[in-house]
Amino acid sequence: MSLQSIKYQRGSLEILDQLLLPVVSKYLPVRGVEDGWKVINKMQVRGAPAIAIVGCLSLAVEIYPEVFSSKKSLRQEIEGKLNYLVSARPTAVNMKISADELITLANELTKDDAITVEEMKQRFLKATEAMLEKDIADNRAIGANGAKAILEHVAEATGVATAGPVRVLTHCNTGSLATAGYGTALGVVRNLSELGKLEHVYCTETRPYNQGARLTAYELVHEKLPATLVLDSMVAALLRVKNVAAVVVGADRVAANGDTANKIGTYQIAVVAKHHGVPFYVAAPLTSIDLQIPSGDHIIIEVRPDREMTHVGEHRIAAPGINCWNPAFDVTPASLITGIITEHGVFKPEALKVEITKLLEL
Ligand SMILES: CSC[C@H]1O[C@H](OP(=O)(O)O)[C@H](O)[C@@H]1O
Repeated sequence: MSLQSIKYQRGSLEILDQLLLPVVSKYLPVRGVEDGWKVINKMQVRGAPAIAIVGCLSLAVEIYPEVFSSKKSLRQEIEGKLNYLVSARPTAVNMKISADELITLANELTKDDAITVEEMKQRFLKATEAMLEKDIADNRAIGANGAKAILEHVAEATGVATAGPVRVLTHCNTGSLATAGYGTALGVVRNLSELGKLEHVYCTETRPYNQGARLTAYELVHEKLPATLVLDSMVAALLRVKNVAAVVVGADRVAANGDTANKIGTYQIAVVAKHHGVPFYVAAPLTSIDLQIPSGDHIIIEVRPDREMTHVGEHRIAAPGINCWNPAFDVTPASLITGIITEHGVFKPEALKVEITKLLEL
């Protein structure tokens, strides 16, 4: 069993093929940008942060052995290949944000006459490699901030000084298999467990790719956390009878007003949580927050192949000829979100733009 979605050393990149989990644990080599685009588009690696990291590292392993005649040619290679990688999957913003940051770095280094072309390449390699450790650090901070916010919310709601162990629900996979490690929403679950405050975690199956049944359950069993798998259709019944204290999910793109695109099914969980008075949290690093778009109406929702719905592997489970609608994500309006958990703190959706802008200006 391995929970390491990405294996990297300078000149070499491998990803855990998540289409084969949980039955087979197999690493695939990613030799360059074409491989990177394919493993992201096929969802052999998935998860907003992991997509950005694998995309950028696929360029790092491609250019590592290359000798560039000029900084201009290196900059053109970086810009063209990163923008190509952004096209692999349209909804998560992380790849776009990382690409823009690295292109800005390449432009700055190109203009700096004190930097040679080889030094520019080394600086680029170091910047992509730094994404791995930063993601894990961000996730640990998200985990701590989120666990604290949930426990404080529960304590206030129940009129006690300190909340006891809680039950939480999560959707899709937001753990080590969606990131460089530890996870975002699942990082909150891990931190609650580390605090001795996790009574139980419920994870949804998350049809049709089954990130919950195949990946989140895999992580939770691997770490022996008290967990139960539920069907996507069970969430209303679960919140009615199982005393779930909070819902915490990930994000692929959070708009400036707090509207959040996340795995299909998230929106209806948020509606059900509202009905039952259960707080609904989104866990997202700053690399998933897109202040360039005002609301969720501007988020492109990826529609994936019908076969992901009609088959499980090679086995057909839907009638031949039936039409399908397979959006990979939906948008949860900010009005249904209690708080957005980031590595810098937990923000009300209505305060997000101001708070994140202040952080980015620091
Ligand atoms: C760390 S959040 C990951 C985010 O990405 C997942 O989508 P996919 O499996 O299609 O990449 C899901 O929306 C998660 O919340």
